[in-house]
Amino acid sequence: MANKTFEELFTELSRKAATADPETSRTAELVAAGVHTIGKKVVEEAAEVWMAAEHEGADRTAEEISQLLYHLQVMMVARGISLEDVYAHL
Ligand SMILES: N=c1c2ncn([C@@H]3O[C@H](COP(=O)(O)OP(=O)(O)OP(=O)(O)O)[C@@H](O)[C@H]3O)c2ncn1[C@@H]1O[C@H](COP(=O)(O)O)[C@@H](O)[C@H]1O
Repeated sequence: MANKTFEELFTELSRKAATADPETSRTAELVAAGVHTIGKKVVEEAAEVWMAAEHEGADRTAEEISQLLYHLQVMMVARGISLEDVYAHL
C-alpha cells in the first residue's frame, strides 16, 4: 500500500521545483537553496539510514530510506538529471 512510486514522486518533485513556492514546498525550498545544501541533506539522510539499519527496526529503517530517496530525487531535479539518466547506469 504505497503512497506513491519512485517514478510518481519524481514527476511530482519536477513539477514542484518548476512551479511551487519555496515558502510552502520543501522541494522548491531545497532546489532554491542549491546543490551544496541538498548534498548535506543527502549525506545526513544516508547516515540516518545506516544508524537505523544497525540500531532500529525495519519500519524505521524503511522510513529513513524513503527520506534518502526523496533527497536524492531533489538532487536529480536540481542538477537536471532524469530517471533515464540514472537508470542507464543500473
Ligand atoms: N517525500 C517527501 C519527503 N521526505 C522527506 N522530506 C523532507 O525531509 C525532512 C526530513 O528530514 P529531517 O528529519 O532531517 O528534517 P529537518 O530536520 O526538519 O530538516 P532540516 O530543515 O533541519 O534540514 C522532512 O521534514 C521533510 O521536510 C520530504 N519532503 C517532501 N516529500 C514529498 O515530496 C512531495 C512534495 O513535497 P513539497 O515540495 O514539500 O510540496 C510530497 O509528495 C511530499 O510527500
